[in-house]
Amino acid sequence: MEQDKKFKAGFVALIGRPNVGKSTIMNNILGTKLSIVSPKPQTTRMRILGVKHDKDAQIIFLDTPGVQKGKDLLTKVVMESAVGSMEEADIIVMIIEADKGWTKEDEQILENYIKKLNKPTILVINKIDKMKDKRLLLPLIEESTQKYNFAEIIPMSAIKGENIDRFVDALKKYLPESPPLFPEDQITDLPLRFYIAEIIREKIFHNTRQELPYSAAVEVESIQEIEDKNLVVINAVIYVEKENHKGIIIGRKGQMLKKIGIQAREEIESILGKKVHLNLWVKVKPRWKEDIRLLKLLGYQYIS
Ligand SMILES: Nc1nc2c(ncn2[C@@H]2O[C@H](COP(=O)(O)OP(=O)(O)OP(=O)(O)O)[C@@H](O)[C@H]2O)c(=O)[nH]1
Repeated sequence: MEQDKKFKAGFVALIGRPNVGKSTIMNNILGTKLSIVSPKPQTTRMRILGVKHDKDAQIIFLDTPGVQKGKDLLTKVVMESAVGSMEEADIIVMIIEADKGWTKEDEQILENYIKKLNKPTILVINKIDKMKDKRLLLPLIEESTQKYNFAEIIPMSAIKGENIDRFVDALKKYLPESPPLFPEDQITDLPLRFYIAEIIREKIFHNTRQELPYSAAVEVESIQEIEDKNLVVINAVIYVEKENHKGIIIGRKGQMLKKIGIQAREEIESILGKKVHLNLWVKVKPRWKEDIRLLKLLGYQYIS
């Protein structure tokens, strides 16, 4: 009995193809919106750390980006951070989609990363709500047991919250015994500047869906608190690669930028609990993804 009471704490890396639901799972567990959830793939560009505090355990999530192809510097940095997260982790969680089954890319992730790491790995079969024929789930689980010696296989619907508790229990089972590693009030180690930039970037994605794929970056230049007015003034720059992208973000008579600004401001206000003035500028910076200095400024910290 004594053993059951020992506190556990450690790191968990989520890995999977883009769009399998990593952010949704993490947000569901943490109950706080930390990384971007969007219907487009590859929106989680950087490692985002979230901490789940429980009575008996502290689970620290390393939200690795989807495994992606691409030759530019940004993609390289993203991949390095994904691998870095996995090496730091005590437990690896691989996620696949129930309705798609094992894809070629999933197989590659298993072969190229998971098998090499040789750490306790939990397989999550997410989006079971999307399965038309539920009878296919058992064969899929069976197929998965043949592929690798997964510590556990957990079918899940992150969007409906199904089996999330079972998943958390499984994580606790494989975490090492350790005192808490983070103070209790800490949910993320992301600096506020970075968090605000993520909110703005999410609003850009949601509003420009078709026209603008992944070519916008946001840098928060300053956050100034005006104490006596209970106000925070934030200045941020949106970088795009092409002149016509700038036009899309600004929109007719500035309507699009206004909409993005209002949505972002409202969300930032609800997080800070203060009134916010958000000033947004759009700048064209061709090939920003290749610019090391700018990438560093934007918080991509794994650049050497
Ligand atoms: N039907 C269904 N949709 C889901 C489920 N989990 C996630 N989704 C949706 O799948 C899409 C991708 O989810 P994300 O959580 O952003 O996926 P991700 O793996 O973090 O994606 P990247 O950031 O691109 O790596 C979103 O539209 C989610 O709403 C689920 O259990 N069921």
